[in-house]
Amino acid sequence: MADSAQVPTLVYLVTGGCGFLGEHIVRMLLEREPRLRELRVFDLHLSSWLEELKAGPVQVTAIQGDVTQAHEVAAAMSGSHVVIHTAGLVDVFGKASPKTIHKVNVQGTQNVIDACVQTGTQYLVYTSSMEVVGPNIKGHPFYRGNEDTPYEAVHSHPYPCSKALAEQLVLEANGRKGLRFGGRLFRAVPASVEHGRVYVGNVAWMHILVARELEQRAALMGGQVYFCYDKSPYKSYEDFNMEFLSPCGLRLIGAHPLLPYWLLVLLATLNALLQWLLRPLVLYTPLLNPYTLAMANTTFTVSTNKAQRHFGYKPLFSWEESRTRTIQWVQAMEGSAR
Ligand SMILES: NC(=O)C1=CN([C@@H]2O[C@H](COP(=O)(O)OP(=O)(O)OC[C@H]3O[C@@H](n4cnc5c(N)ncnc54)[C@H](O)[C@@H]3O)[C@@H](O)[C@H]2O)C=CC1
Ligand SMILES: C[C@@H](CO)CCC[C@@H](C)[C@H]1CC[C@H]2[C@@H]3[C@H](O)CC4=CC(=O)CC[C@]4(C)[C@H]3CC[C@]12C
Repeated sequence: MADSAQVPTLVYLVTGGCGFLGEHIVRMLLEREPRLRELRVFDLHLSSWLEELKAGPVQVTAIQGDVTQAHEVAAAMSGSHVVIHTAGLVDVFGKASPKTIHKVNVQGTQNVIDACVQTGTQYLVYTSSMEVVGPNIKGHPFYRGNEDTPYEAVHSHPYPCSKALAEQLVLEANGRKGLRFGGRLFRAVPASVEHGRVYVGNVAWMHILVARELEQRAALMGGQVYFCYDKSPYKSYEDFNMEFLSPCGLRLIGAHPLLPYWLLVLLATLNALLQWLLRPLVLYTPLLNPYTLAMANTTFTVSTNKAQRHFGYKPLFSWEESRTRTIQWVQAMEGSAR
């Protein structure tokens, strides 16, 4: 059994992947990162040499995009585990305006950071520059210094200013969570209890397709029941929720339920009793009641393609897109709850 360090499970995104440094990173990842499942190469200008890389075992996805466009960055980031952000304007010759340099190097980096937070990509590697340190505008030498050597970094040129600002954004974003939950949830349901979940966008899409095809295929579809499904992973109710809550800073404590099932049944029953006793005064509606506990603890998953066979249904949103959109929705809900 290959250890996890060797199993290709990771998705990397390299911005500026067609640049001088980016190409070296792309080629080296393919040669030296055994955990790589997919390598996304994001660049304003895609190079033809990318095509030769697609013949290998790792999925190489070329994405033409602009880091100054937040939605393009988020779309490329969706489902990535690691992003290496090298895209930038290297210009100390006045080819580009200070505004353009700032837009690409600073706003582009902010867009990458925001996309990480939105999509739950936890690891960002940023290519900074020695110019962030110096030489400063006073011409002070920096002789064989290190990261801790004191030096007055004072810049006026657009490029070093942009790299210094971008680096500061990245450093400040370290440890940032989508939400300020930062809380802990305690497992109550065994991880082995699979529960079927489907992204709401795919549920909506199936409804649209059924309504559209019903008239033409009434003989086949009339009176039929169709399970709704997509590529959402089979997980316990709580583990599935963590796909969206982990990127928002929540942690699920315990590999196994922390309380014995009989105690959960007792607590659920007490909740039901309390609800009954309090009903004349207040509506008490706890998450945990006998019904919800039973549902959460009963494996219920489907595997079917009847909807595809009968009316050509295919999920509109991939798992990665569904997950990203749900994380964004959770974050928006948290923002409106403040
Ligand atoms: N070349 C050098 O000596 C040094 C470079 N760096 C940094 O390394 C990184 C990469 O630099 P190089 O590979 O040398 O430059 P490069 O110009 O060869 O590569 C930059 C890549 O970014 C892409 N890019 C530019 N604007 C973009 C945008 N708006 N959206 C998406 N992609 C965009 C370009 O198409 C190019 O492929 C930059 O962040 C630079 O600041 C740091 C220190 C030294
Ligand atoms: C015991 C708790 C410890 O974390 C977990 C409680 C989870 C419950 C609130 C949910 C477990 C199963 C859910 C239901 C299931 O997904 C099927 C459903 C289908 C529907 O048509 C409506 C929603 C629901 C009943 C759903 C509701 C929430 C759960 C009971």
